[in-house]
Amino acid sequence: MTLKLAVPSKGRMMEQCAEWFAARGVTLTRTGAEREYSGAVEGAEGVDLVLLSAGEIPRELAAGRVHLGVTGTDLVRETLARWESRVEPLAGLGFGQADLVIAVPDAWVDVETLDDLDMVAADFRAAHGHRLRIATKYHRLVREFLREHGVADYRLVDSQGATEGTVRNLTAEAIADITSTGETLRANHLKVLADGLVLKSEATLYRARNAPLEPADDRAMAGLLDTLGVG
Ligand SMILES: Nc1ncnc2c1ncn2[C@@H]1O[C@H](COP(=O)(O)OP(=O)(O)OP(=O)(O)O)[C@@H](O)[C@H]1O
Ligand SMILES: O=P(O)(O)OC[C@H]1O[C@H](OP(=O)(O)OP(=O)(O)O)[C@H](O)[C@@H]1O
Repeated sequence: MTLKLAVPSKGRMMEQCAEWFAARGVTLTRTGAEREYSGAVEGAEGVDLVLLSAGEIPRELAAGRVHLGVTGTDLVRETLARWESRVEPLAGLGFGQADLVIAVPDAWVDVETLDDLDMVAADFRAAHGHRLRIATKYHRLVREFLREHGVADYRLVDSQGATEGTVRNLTAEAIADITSTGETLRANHLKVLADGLVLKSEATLYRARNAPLEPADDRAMAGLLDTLGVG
């Protein structure tokens, strides 16, 4: 199998990723029609480009179907149990920086910390007969974080997009989502808990730990990492 490099095929990460490689003398180009997800690598020998959704890259790395991949730290840690045994972070790329946070309505003036949230959650259950709902797509990370911080009386509801809208739409009481400028939270009258930072995320170049390579591809890997100045 040729050395395969996976990069995001669309969205905010795609362009910045191409710029990061270009600044190091490696050109990533989409080949074929604009909507066709195939690509080429110039400036490094023996490397195939694979264009994938940022969310799918962790799984492809873990399965050994690609050898290198660029995606967010958040997506790797959410998607892969024991991620350290499956992928190795080689370099933070300095873009795609965002914080995964727990946020509650601005109107909850007495709720500033996780302890406050825990208390409100217990009262909420007593008053409403069901658990306080936290909307998120980051189930693994949020569960782990709340367990470590002793918050137990809640239920996660799945939200794959527009998560900040779930509180206004009355499908959740709180949320856990990515924020960067904070504008989306503010626009939806939500505030981050003082100790509600779950994870700081950044676009990162990962190497698959369990993707076998022929000697020639091993050389291609060494050449590419050398050109990029990482590894
Ligand atoms: N506002 C933001 N600023 C910077 N990075 C962000 C922001 N929102 C999300 N990200 C990061 O972008 C990466 C991809 O996010 P997401 O899973 O939402 O994919 P997407 O950009 O919608 O593309 P796709 O639908 O192809 O997966 C994640 O690692 C996430 O942390
Ligand atoms: O703090 P801000 O700068 O406002 O950015 C945060 C927003 O960016 C992401 O959403 P995205 O644009 O990817 O849309 P999504 O709701 O489909 O995830 C994230 O889910 C937040 O909603």
